[in-house]
Amino acid sequence: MRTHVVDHPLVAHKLTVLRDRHTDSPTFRHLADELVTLLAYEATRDVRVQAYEIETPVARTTGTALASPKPLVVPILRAGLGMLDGMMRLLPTAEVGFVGMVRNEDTLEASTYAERLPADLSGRQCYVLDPMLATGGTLAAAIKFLTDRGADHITAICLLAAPEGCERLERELAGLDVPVTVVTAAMDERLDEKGYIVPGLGDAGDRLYGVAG
Ligand SMILES: O=P(O)(O)OC[C@H]1O[C@H](OP(=O)(O)OP(=O)(O)O)[C@H](O)[C@@H]1O
Ligand SMILES: O=c1cc[nH]c(=O)[nH]1
Ligand SMILES: [Mg+2]
Repeated sequence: MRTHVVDHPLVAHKLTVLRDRHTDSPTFRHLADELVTLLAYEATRDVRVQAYEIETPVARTTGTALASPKPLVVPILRAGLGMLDGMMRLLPTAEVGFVGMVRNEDTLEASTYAERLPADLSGRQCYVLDPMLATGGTLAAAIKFLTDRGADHITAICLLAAPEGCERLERELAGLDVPVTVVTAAMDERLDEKGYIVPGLGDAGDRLYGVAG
C-alpha cells in the first residue's frame, strides 16, 4: 500500500480552516469540496485512458479519453458524501457506488448499514472517498467490499490520515494482489483514546452535517 501526502500551500491553508473548530458547517462543506478536487488531481494521475480520434478545425489527430469500463467512485456515507461533488467535478463520467458505514464509538468497530455497489467490479479502478483514515477499520472493510467484487486498482482519497490507520491498512491488505494507494492532505500525529485523529478536525460527519453522528 502506498500513502501519498499532497504537499501544496493551498491544500495546507484550506485544511487549516477546515480544522478550526470555529469554522461553521457551510464553510466546512465548501472547503471539503475544494480540497477533494485538489487531492483528486493527484489521485487520478494513473486513471486509465484509451486512444480517441478527433478532428480539430485544422486536422485529424489522436488524443485520449477515459478508458472503459469507467472508474467507480465510492463515497463512504455519511462523511464521504461531502467529498462526492469535489471528485465528480474531475471525473464527471465516472460511475458512483455507495457504502454506508458507521464506527461504534465504544468498540471502534465499523459496521455496514447500506451498500449499493455493482455486483461485478472486475477490471475496474475504484476511488474511495472517506475524509478520515483513523483506526483504518472503515477503509479496510470498504476496500475489501470492492476487491471481493473484482476491483483491480484502488485509490482512497482522505482529508486526514493517522499513522495507526495506515499501519492497520497495510496489515489488513498485505495479502492482496491489488494496488492500493491512499492520497491524503496530511498525515497527523496520532489517535487519542477515543480513536479520534490528533490534532484532526473532530468528527467529519458532524462537522459536515451539523448534527451528532
Ligand atoms: O478509520 P476509522 O477508525 O474507521 O474511522 C474513520 C471513520 O469514522 C468516521 O465515520 P463515522 O463512523 O463517524 O460515521 P459518519 O461518517 O457518518 O460520521 C469517518 O467518517 C470515517 O468513516
Ligand atoms: O478523528 C476522527 C476519527 C474518526 N472519525 C472522524 O470523523 N474523525
Ligand atoms: Mg462521523
